[in-house]
Amino acid sequence: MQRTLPLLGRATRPAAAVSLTLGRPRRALSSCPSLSPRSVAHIPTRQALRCQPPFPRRNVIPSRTMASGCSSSSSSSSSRSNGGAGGGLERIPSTSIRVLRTVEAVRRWRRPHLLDQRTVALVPTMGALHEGHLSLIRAAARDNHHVVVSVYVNPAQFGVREDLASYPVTWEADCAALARLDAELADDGRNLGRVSAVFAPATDDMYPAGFPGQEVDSKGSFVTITPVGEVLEGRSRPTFFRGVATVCMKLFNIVQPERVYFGQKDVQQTVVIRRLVRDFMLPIEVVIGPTARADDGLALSSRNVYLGERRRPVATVLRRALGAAEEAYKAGKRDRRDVLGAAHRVLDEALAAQMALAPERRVRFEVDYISLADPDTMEELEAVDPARGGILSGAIKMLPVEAPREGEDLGHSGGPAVRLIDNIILRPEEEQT
Ligand SMILES: Nc1ncnc2c1ncn2[C@@H]1O[C@H](COP(=O)(O)OP(=O)(O)OP(=O)(O)O)[C@@H](O)[C@H]1O
Ligand SMILES: CC(C)(CO)[C@@H](O)C(=O)[O-]
Ligand code: BAL
Repeated sequence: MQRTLPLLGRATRPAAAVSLTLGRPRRALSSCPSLSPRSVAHIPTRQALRCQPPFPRRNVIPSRTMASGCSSSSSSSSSRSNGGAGGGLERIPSTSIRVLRTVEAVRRWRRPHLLDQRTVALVPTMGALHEGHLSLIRAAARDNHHVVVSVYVNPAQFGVREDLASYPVTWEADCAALARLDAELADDGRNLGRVSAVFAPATDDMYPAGFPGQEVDSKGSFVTITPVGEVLEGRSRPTFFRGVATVCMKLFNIVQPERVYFGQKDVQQTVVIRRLVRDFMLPIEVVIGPTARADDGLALSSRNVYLGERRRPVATVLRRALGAAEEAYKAGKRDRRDVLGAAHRVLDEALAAQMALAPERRVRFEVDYISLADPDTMEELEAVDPARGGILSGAIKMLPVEAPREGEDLGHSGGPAVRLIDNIILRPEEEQT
């Protein structure tokens, strides 16, 4: 695997704190030395990635995947005992992939690999697996003896008004996808390892003190990474990075991986995770994989299933807008106004074109932010220094369709408002040669 630094530059601001609080999370500030180049790696794109078919409604098992051999032995009541303290070993049927349900089960699985010096990689996910997740697992298998995929919809990172209740859960399809991928990995002699285990915990195990608070001032044991976790996504979703950093700290402590794999699609999350690893001295290498896209450029995302047939083609507008900003940069523009102006023009024109249509045909969206930020701090830039590069990112909210047509596919859960994110990294000049 080619290893380059996707995000260069020095951290300039105080960063992280763990807060074990009985009140608001405390923010202890610590100094912030520059990142070690060895702490981050980047996966080159290896293949064209195709869009996956939409996933079904929550907890509905598609007949296509039921037929593929994923048995219901993985339903939680029967398998908690299997993967837990005693009992037999639960596996994804027809594979050697262990299904681990408890912290204790992971610890037992992990212990011999510490002794035999086999490397373990972790790919954290919230399930509803798509080709973006699979590309991270492929990269992990290439360089590690064992790959653990975690599948856990973490309540702590959802705000109280967000979509925890409707988030797509497709366990059977996920098992089938992992089984297919594992067979593919077994046939490819270039891999060091395969998918060894899926960690699918219950919230009782992940949060022993009880269901985690979702309010900004909730009490509890949280990891906060500030100020980087407070801007952009953190501004729109004030408890999001607290939840992500907290669950990732738990997952890292449970699995004790040598390497962890995250996708560039969630670019601010990668910056937060790098800070977490650096500031808490975790002996872990963070590897970032490129964003997997559908043929029309839309970043694959589990939440795309909410879009439905009318909004899906329009959703590419964010990618096109960021692409226009990148073109402006490549054409020599450096100032924020010139670079981001190109993106705003695309968004404005696309919205105007939609608003000219009849309500039963049009799609409305709101721009949450379009950002040009420093690669290390995610703070807004007035101009890009080509020696450091920058991150173009954005978030848009696709509003529910107006005047649904008879029989129209509105998307998962009736097609609520969907927040989409995307980004493009403007790499430092030295990396482009
Ligand atoms: N298109 C993608 N390309 C590469 N990695 C991705 C892509 N989508 C998600 N990932 C990565 O997969 C990991 C798990 O992400 P997650 O399970 O939240 O999926 P998601 O598609 O990002 O879901 P959501 O729609 O909730 O944002 C994260 O590291 C994320 O960045
Ligand atoms: C990293 C993660 C699995 C933590 O829940 C989640 O934020 C995600 O899927 O990107
Ligand atoms: N992929 C990030 C998870 C989230 O948006 O909740």
